[in-house]
Amino acid sequence: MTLQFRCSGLEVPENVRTQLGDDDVAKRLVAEDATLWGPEAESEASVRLGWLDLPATSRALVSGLAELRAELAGEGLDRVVLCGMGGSSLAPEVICRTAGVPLVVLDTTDPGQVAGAMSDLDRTVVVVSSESGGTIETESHRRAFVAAFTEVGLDEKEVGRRFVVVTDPGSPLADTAAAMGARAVFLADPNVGGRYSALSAFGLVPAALAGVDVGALLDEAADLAEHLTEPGNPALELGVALGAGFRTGRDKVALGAGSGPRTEGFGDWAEQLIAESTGKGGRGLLPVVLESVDAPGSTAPDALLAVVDGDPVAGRPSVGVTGPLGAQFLGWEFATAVAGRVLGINPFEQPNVTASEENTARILESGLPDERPLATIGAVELCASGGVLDGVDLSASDGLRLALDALLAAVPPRGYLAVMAYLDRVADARAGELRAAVARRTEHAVTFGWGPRFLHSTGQYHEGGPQVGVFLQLTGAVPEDLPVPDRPYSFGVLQAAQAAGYRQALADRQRPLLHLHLTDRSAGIAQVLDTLG
Ligand SMILES: O=P(O)(O)OC[C@H]1O[C@](O)(CO)[C@@H](O)[C@@H]1O
Repeated sequence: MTLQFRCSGLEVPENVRTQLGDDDVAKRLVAEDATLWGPEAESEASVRLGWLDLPATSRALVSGLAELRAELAGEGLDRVVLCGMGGSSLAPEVICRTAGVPLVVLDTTDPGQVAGAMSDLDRTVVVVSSESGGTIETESHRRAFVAAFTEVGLDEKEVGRRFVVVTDPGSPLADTAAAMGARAVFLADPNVGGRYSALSAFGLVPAALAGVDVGALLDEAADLAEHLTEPGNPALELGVALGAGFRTGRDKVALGAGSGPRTEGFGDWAEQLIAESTGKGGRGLLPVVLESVDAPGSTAPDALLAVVDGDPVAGRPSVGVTGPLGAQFLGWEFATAVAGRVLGINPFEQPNVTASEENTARILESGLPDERPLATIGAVELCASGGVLDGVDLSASDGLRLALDALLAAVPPRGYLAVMAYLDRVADARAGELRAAVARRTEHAVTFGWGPRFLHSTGQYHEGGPQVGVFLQLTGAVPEDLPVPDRPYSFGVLQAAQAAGYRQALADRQRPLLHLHLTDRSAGIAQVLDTLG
């Protein structure tokens, strides 16, 4: 079998097996039994289990994609930019990184990062991927690329030929694609939700156009699919382990890459799958993407360590999942659906993601809030809500350290701290070091996400999961803004409105938040890292 699962030091309570019908769940899931998650989930589950068929049904895409890639290459279009959020870009990014194939992924509203993706237009084809066809980030990217191609002298027809669209049938994006004369439109299976779409057109189209052998990926998944009804199969056992972790107080899943290494960046994909699927109704599994298997946070008492492409760590409650990427995708999807049954949630809905989106829309309508910083220290302006800085002397010479200490002190037992950086993940990449720097200072779980990308990943967990999170938000000065064509806002304003909308959503739930605005990005990041020591 292509996927291997090993477990160490984790006790599986008897009632977890009983709840899964002594493994009967595997057969029922393969048979796409929509009643597995209870009566309330049934109607949604009945239109969300198509991912189980993808290793076979997606096969029909492979030859056409190879032809399309050859056609593009014949016209000198060999640079692929993918515009898409969450499930519409995370899988292709992992697929391409694992295969060592270049793909530019645009899942941000940061003006600098968006502008950076608009280089080499003479050899660029843009894949616009959105299941709903209504995601504001993706539509803004599409508009910006239409304007950029037009500006370099392409006529309307030539501009359309630079776009490939992946969307659900009947979405507004399907209409737009037709109207703009997109070179190709792939209508995906609507019975597959975003985070389960790795092996659908959403995962395969950008990866194949960038040069990955996606047929091999489907073979790897198909090989596992044959075994999914077997008792003790690796995907089932991974689901049992995730459920057992939850039941035994390990409701954080610390994801680290083993020494395999057969996949690259898999944790970011699994993060969305686990967080958005399970974080609801006041419970959930919080994925914590680690920099390495022994990074700070890997030994947390409330975490199950999950080693991707490696063995579990002896003496620690941990699992190891090894196998090729196609099998990893299907295996983790299966496991998450199984764990959803143990948790008693509907793994196919994302009921809370709209709150901050609505706030963003309101702010775009009414204008950005006029927030005065409580203090400015070096390149960092400090704001807070949820009582974080009450009684903290920000005029002290070490005011920033005191503020960060106060935030760390606000994490409740079994809680977590989420770092959310609304910055450029290319130019401000150093901000990614903040997770480990914060995690070294606390025994609690610390996550890191780029905004607004995390809104389509851990955002659901933050809002719908247990209310034990505290939040560190970073925003940065925008030296050069970029308009969103035919919209009354720019990328910079959209990014600021998204950050403000999220602050509002957290304040509405009285969650502690420290907001650091960096007046100079690189100096500010360095200052915060220095302060954390
Ligand atoms: O593919 P779409 O509809 O643009 O959505 C992107 C992402 O946004 C969400 O719908 C909500 O965060 C995700 O589930 C999804 O992967």
